Amino acid sequence: KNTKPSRKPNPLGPTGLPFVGNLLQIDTSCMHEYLWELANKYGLLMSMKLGSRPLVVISSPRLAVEVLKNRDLVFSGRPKMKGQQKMSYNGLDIALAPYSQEWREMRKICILHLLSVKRVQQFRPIREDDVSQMISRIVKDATQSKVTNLSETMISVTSTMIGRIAFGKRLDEDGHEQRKFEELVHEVHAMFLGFFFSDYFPSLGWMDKITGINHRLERIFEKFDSFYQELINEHLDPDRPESMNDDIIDLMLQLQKDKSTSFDITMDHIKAFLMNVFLGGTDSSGIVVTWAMTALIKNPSVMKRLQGEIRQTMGNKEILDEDEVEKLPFLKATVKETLRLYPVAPLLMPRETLEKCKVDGYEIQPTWGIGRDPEIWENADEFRPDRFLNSDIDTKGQDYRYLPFGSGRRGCPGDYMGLITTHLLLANLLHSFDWELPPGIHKDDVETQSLPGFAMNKKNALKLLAKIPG
Ligand code: HEM
Repeated sequence: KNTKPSRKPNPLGPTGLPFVGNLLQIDTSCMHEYLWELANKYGLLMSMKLGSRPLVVISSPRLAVEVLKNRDLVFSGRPKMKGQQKMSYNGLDIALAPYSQEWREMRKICILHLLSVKRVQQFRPIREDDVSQMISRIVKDATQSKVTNLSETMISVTSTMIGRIAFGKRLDEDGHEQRKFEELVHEVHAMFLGFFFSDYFPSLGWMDKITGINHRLERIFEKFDSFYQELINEHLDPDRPESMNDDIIDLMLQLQKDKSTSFDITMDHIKAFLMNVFLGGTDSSGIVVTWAMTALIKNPSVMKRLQGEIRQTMGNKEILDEDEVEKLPFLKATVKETLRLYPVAPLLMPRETLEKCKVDGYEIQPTWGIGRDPEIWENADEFRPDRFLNSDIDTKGQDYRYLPFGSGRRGCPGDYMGLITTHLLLANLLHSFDWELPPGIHKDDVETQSLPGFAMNKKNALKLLAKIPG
């Protein structure tokens, strides 16, 4: 919002063109790497302009402390983008909502009732059951010496879990629903990334009609809306068995009925929050596990050490449960190291200033650069989980060198659920199988490029051979 820094000159940044600013230069195929390269050239505080939107990118822990701790409140807004606004029912959700009393209450409900430690533990049997089914499917691949597509397996297992946790239904029963759900999530991402003139050139908003993107947005929104509505109707059906009354839709409907919040929870609030759960839940732990397996196959000695820890502690058990998994220090260090090198949301989520503020007067987003800065991390580009053993750096967002879940008022409320799911999946994959590259492929051929988007998905699917240990 602070377009006119009054005293200080703009921080350095790439020179833009009149009117469009840096918009045409930006490489959206891998935004975080692009910004990190620029930051190395222009400085850890760098300014840019996207059309009429000024933007400041920070890549240093010192400035992250300023923004996410000292001035957390001022930086608690989210920029309004057209696709995101529409899909979040004009910000009735948590992730994309503007900072407001209503957002505070929604977030409180989420932390106290929907994603609390107690609630996440209540869903534990679902996670353990789905992991066990995933292992059985990979056993089939292994016995037929068939390559396992781990990227797809992860999307499938996490969306099945989220389906059961959010709306009490196993989506994979006929494969069709599962695909429909994945397609919907994919379409929402496309809308979040889509280019709307109104986002960068408000006076040219009419162009969005001509390009057809407005129409596409409406169509996808309606598809999603009726998907949610169908699910909600099923939950309102008086003949629904009571044994099924404990998923997130049930909880939201109960809160709506109780009227214990200062505002009325509407169906739109419920639908908007479901969108956050789908996106947060399907596109997080699965991505971390895929990156962890990528890093491990490229670092066989680390994989061996981790398997050693898991197998030694767990013996011959078929499936490891969550209590057991949480006792494995090297596993946890491996997940932390994965999140350092391959953070799920390398740019966190953009923040918008709520008022003119004094931190140099700019909007700021922290970048993944912090996690790869050689001044902060020894051998920064190497995958070395050891660095997190006997270290007090945790994932809670209080150490500004390491922010995989963001920090402060808008930090991730799903961190506990995300981590517990990641640990469970990774430990079981490594406990049950030895992993090899398909014939003819060398570990250096496994690339680490990512797809464009909020979430850092691996670009090319990770395909490995699972072997049942003798
Ligand atoms: C490994 C798993 C996960 C990672 C790495 C992750 C990461 C993040 C990050 C970096 C942010 C932005 C924080 C900021 O702006 O400071 C965020 C926000 C958020 N995440 Fe997660 N997340 C994960 C899992 C989940 C899960 C499982 C859910 C829900 C089911 C979830 C729901 C949310 C929501 C609602 C927000 C927005 C918070 C707000 O704006 O107040 N996340 N997450």
